[in-house]
Amino acid sequence: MTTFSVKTYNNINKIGLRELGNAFQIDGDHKDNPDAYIIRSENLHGTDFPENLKAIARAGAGTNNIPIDEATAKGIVVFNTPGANANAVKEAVIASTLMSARDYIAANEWVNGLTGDDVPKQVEAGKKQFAGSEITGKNFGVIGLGAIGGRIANDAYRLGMHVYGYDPYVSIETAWNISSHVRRVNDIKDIFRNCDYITIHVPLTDETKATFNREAFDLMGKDVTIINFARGELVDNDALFDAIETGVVKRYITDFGTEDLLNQENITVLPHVGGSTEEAELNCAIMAGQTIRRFMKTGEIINSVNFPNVKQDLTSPFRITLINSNVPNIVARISTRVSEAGINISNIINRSKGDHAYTLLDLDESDEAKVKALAAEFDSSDNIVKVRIIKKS
Ligand SMILES: NC(=O)c1ccc[n+]([C@@H]2O[C@H](COP(=O)([O-])OP(=O)(O)OC[C@H]3O[C@@H](n4cnc5c(N)ncnc54)[C@H](O)[C@@H]3O)[C@@H](O)[C@H]2O)c1
Ligand SMILES: O=C(O)CC[C@@H](O)C(=O)O
Repeated sequence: MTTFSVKTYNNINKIGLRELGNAFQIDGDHKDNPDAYIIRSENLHGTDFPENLKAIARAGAGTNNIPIDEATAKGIVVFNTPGANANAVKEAVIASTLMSARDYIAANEWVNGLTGDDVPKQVEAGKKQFAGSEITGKNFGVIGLGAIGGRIANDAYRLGMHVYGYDPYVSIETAWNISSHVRRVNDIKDIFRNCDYITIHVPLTDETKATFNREAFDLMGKDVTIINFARGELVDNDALFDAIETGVVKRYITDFGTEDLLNQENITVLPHVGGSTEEAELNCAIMAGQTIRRFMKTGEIINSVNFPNVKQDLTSPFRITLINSNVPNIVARISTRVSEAGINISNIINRSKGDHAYTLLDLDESDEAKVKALAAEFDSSDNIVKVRIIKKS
């Protein structure tokens, strides 16, 4: 029994996709006009949304590859999978911190270049160039204390570092999980002024773009390591090159390569693999699959970035879901229409986020034709962007 269709992009873990269950056809006949997308880093900017598309699940955290405003205006609900790959990125950042302190990549390259019977002797003679430093006791700054940054701050403290955290928007839930030993600062400049290592874990937005700019580097001391597993555009590369030149930045480690960053002595570029572990890819696919299944089968929204969370058990024969503009009296107008259609409402929930709102309208009505007629009326109404009928299974 196939009821819904999903198109996937970027190798979504197949085991995770089983969460969709057998009501979903994956990449099948309807893949050019599916109900939902499950994607990773596919860039959807500049692409057209198919007519039938109702949901996009980003198997991962960052949604800057999705034109959110356009999706919202079309009533397409965009989800992500909060925290599902956070441990993978945390481990990548801890490894990067240690690699910057000890420069093992260069050390390994140097040893591999040695030849002759006296390699052990050459090693002992030349190893002093790779004497590193220890991270214990150093100042470590974390910008963005969400799923990834919060975990990193805690572990850096456990490794003996003095940890500073900056996040003016941290959620209460996340804040509860952050060690009281992490020193929260209210001004990002305190991170730039005080830290030997700075890692950033914020979404890419107009506000966060080029967080590392000339002013930021001017506040730093010497030999600072910058770690960026969030998004490339958070760093102004020209300002970074000058900061490397003047000894302010000792090393820049990033997961986001652009041509100007490649093959530079003080820069380590990785191929966007911070979240690429077996475990994280499975976690993300499972969460994305569960989210899409729930939304398509019940209309409930959990973990959306453009619509509010809305949960309500479906106990009536039919539910109509409405995506509507967030205008005054909309609930009253919806209720009036339902009563004019001679139908009783068994439950109604309406939640708004910004300019849009989402309504679950549960109907005490078993006559499908009547429900369809009501839905068609909503569909042709001003201020209603998307209408779906869900039949209780
Ligand atoms: N390299 C990878 O493979 C990889 C994997 C996962 C996530 N990421 C990137 O990392 C980002 C963070 O992921 P997450 O799972 O921690 O997300 P998250 O939503 O849990 O945390 C983001 C945190 O940033 C904070 N924040 C927002 N604006 C800020 C600002 N101006 N200054 C300081 N803090 C601010 C938020 O309050 C939140 O606590 C993602 O948006 C994504 O771009 C990359
Ligand atoms: O899906 C990926 O490959 C990377 C994911 C990462 O950038 C994220 O934002 O979660």
